[in-house]
Amino acid sequence: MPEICALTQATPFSDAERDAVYKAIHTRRDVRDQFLPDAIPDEVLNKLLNAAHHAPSVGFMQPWNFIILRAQEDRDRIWQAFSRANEEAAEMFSGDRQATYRSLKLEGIRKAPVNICVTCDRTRGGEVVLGRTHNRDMDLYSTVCAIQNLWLAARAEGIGMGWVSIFHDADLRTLLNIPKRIAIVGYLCLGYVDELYEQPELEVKGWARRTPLEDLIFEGKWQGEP
Ligand SMILES: Cc1cc2c(cc1C)N(C[C@H](O)[C@H](O)[C@H](O)COP(=O)(O)O)c1[nH]c(=O)[nH]c(=O)c1N2
Repeated sequence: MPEICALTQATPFSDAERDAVYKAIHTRRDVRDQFLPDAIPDEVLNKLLNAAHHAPSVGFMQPWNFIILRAQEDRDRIWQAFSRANEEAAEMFSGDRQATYRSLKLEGIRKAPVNICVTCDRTRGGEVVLGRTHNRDMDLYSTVCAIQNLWLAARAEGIGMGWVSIFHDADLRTLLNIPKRIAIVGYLCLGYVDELYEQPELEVKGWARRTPLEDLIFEGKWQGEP
């Protein structure tokens, strides 16, 4: 095997670089409605996909694919599938909660000029993948890491992203011709934005609140509800 490795200095980031990383993390938002119609240039989209492709993955499996949808009619068809599922979801809440749910905009499928379906090939790398032998879902978690990379890189480029999961899996599978061995992990809407909520929109609209971090940290063992 050729020797390609050389360790490099793990110098801490400069203050400005470090601030930029935390800025991306803390100002990233799930975007549903603020998309501008401007096209995302191919080289920028490629940078985002390359950021996703540099995510960690179990056994370096790189199980992801990215299905890009740009045509309005394709996105319209996906929106129909969302709309059916969203109506079912609304029915699962009652009273005021249902009214609030119905008032929320939960996708930007038609407004965002680019949609990306991120999939995970559960057979990539063969039967035995390092690190996945006892935990079969590690390939899915790896794909989620890729999505988060994409989300943060998008923020840095001034591109908003929204994750839409209100679908029947079978509907997306049929519309996008996705075979059974491929898992659908995320359906993403992307487009330039010039405004973002300062806090999660679901918090601003009274649906949910951020849990205090200290309530989520345990020392040494599980200390929550048994
Ligand atoms: C796996 C997954 C799936 C979804 C989401 C996120 C994730 C991680 N989110 C976005 C979610 O509501 C949002 O991240 C939280 O409300 C926190 O807000 P910010 O992302 O910080 O803006 C989301 N939002 C939405 O409007 N419709 C959706 O179907 C989904 N689905």
